Amino acid sequence: MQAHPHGKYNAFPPVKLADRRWPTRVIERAPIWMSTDLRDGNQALFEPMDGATKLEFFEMLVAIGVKQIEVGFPAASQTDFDFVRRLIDERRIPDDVTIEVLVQSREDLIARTFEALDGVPRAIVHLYNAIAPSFRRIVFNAGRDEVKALAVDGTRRIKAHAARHPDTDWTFQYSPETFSMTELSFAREVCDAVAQVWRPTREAKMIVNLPATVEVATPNVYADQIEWMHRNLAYRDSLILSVHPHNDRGTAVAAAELALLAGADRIEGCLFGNGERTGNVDLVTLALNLYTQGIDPGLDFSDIDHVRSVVERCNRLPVHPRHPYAGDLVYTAFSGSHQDAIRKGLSQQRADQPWAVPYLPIDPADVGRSYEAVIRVNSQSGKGGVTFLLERALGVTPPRRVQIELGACVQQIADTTGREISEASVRNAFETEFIRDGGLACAEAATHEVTLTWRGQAYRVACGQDSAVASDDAFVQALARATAARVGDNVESRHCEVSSTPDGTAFAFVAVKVGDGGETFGAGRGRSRVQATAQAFASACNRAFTVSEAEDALDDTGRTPATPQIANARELAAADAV
Ligand SMILES: CC(=O)SCCNC(=O)CCNC(=O)[C@H](O)C(C)(C)COP(=O)(O)OP(=O)(O)OC[C@H]1O[C@@H](n2cnc3c(N)ncnc32)[C@H](O)[C@@H]1OP(=O)(O)O
Ligand SMILES: CC(C)C(=O)C(=O)O
Ligand SMILES: [Mg+2]
Repeated sequence: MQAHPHGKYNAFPPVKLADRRWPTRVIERAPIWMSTDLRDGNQALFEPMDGATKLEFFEMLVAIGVKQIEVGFPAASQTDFDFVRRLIDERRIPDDVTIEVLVQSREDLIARTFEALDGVPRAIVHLYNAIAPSFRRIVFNAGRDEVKALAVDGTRRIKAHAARHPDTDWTFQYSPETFSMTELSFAREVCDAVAQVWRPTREAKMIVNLPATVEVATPNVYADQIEWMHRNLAYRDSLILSVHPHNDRGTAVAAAELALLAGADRIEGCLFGNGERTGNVDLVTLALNLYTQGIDPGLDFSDIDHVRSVVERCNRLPVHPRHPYAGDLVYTAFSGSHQDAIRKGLSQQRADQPWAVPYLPIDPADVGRSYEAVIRVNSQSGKGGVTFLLERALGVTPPRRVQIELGACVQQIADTTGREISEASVRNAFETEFIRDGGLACAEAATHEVTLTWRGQAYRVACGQDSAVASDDAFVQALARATAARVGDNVESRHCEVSSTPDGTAFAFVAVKVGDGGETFGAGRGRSRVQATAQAFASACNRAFTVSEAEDALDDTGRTPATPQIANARELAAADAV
């Protein structure tokens, strides 16, 4: 193996453009979008689409608002020829949509292309030929003049064919293929020569499309190339300047965005970045990037999962789970501090305020995603994420101390199982840990009185008005006094909060201090505040008793052994882990 393989490659030279203007510009409007999914995307598939699949894709593109669609290379394949005929014969092209077809500079192919387009109300005929030095040498074995002549000749032929079909509104597009690898002065020379033949006007513009057929430099270099062409092309007022970035360096989106700053009016690409090699620029990412800047992209991705499913089915290629805006996992946070921030952000977000939820550049609802998958819990998660799932499962927000304890308990389960923890598992862990049976039980709760049992022996505690919030604390203090007398130890009430869940169930959290132990929380629920509070009190006491028993049984390592409840919660979570 060569010691330094990078020595095989030459750096791409920068463009001499001292007064470049694109770096200080901002994008203010959406470009003209052209989808080449049915041509450049299709030619890059294991199995190119058949007519029915192309039609499904075409109709989806129309539905999301794409107005220019390259539907194929009709002179190259019968499938593409038939598809173009079908669109025309079955009048499937909406009035505001223009189809586009690709062709080489060869008379037989051009004639066949016009045969395919016969009767179309409007169309873009797209001529291309490679012009870069290596292609001139390797592919065409020709000099500059011959390569320019190929472009000019093809333009003349297309112009002549178009003149024979005056009922069609023709637009001509020329692509100097391999533009971004070509000397700028030669690229301009070829484009100017082509325009000189076509003679575009402000009213009937011609499209000059400048492809990064292979991405060979950083996006700023492409932007310089586009700005140079924008400032130097003849007929600029009568041209639509288009770009066609491929993604060989993984920077096609950046290249396209900088190209817009540099003067481009139009972008050609594919949905989710399908296309030759590493793909064409991804139109979905570009459009939704605009959206995050407060610019209407003019494309409708409000049901992005539907669009994705059509594209995946037609291309027979999956979209990556971390694909910007569309992947399964892109609105999902596993890690603790992200979850904490998202949970706080979602609860503070107001419908009439600008979107400002941390870690979520767009509202998932805008692309048809729900909040269900936003927070998912595994061993990287913290209390914020666990609380989010619990809030969703039970409709209550536990006190901070409970959040911390439950977070640690779930963390232990996730570490032990090594798996993702489902919402049901979080709920199980919470209920197992905080709604605790034991020596103390709430046997009955009536409006004015509850019956508790301590190791089977019943005793009664009076309570005030069932719904009086002010009485909750007093009630827990009464429970504590009566229970202290039964268990023969000091029992103090330290905290009580009662709320109700969306289905009207009362839910209580109570903290107690038993003997010399610390504060211990318990939870309870019931049809009434009294029942929920009494159960929470019993849970808190039972947990406190368990802790003091466990402390008595400290092992040699000095660690508190896992309670049976935590062990049980782990088992439940393991069985339920997804
Ligand atoms: C960057 C891009 O995506 S460009 C679009 C590429 N898309 C496709 O190629 C998909 C469809 N293409 C095809 O089906 C075929 O290539 C066809 C039907 C167009 C042509 O097929 P063939 O005649 O068998 O030629 P082949 O595919 O080998 O093409 C190479 C020939 O085309 C010539 N050629 C390449 N580009 C062009 C062009 N723009 N104009 C004229 N001739 C060209 C080459 O010089 C070569 O000529 P040679 O045989 O004299 O050396
Ligand atoms: C035909 C041209 C525009 C092309 O696909 C490319 O250069 O990548
Ligand atoms: Mg291409």
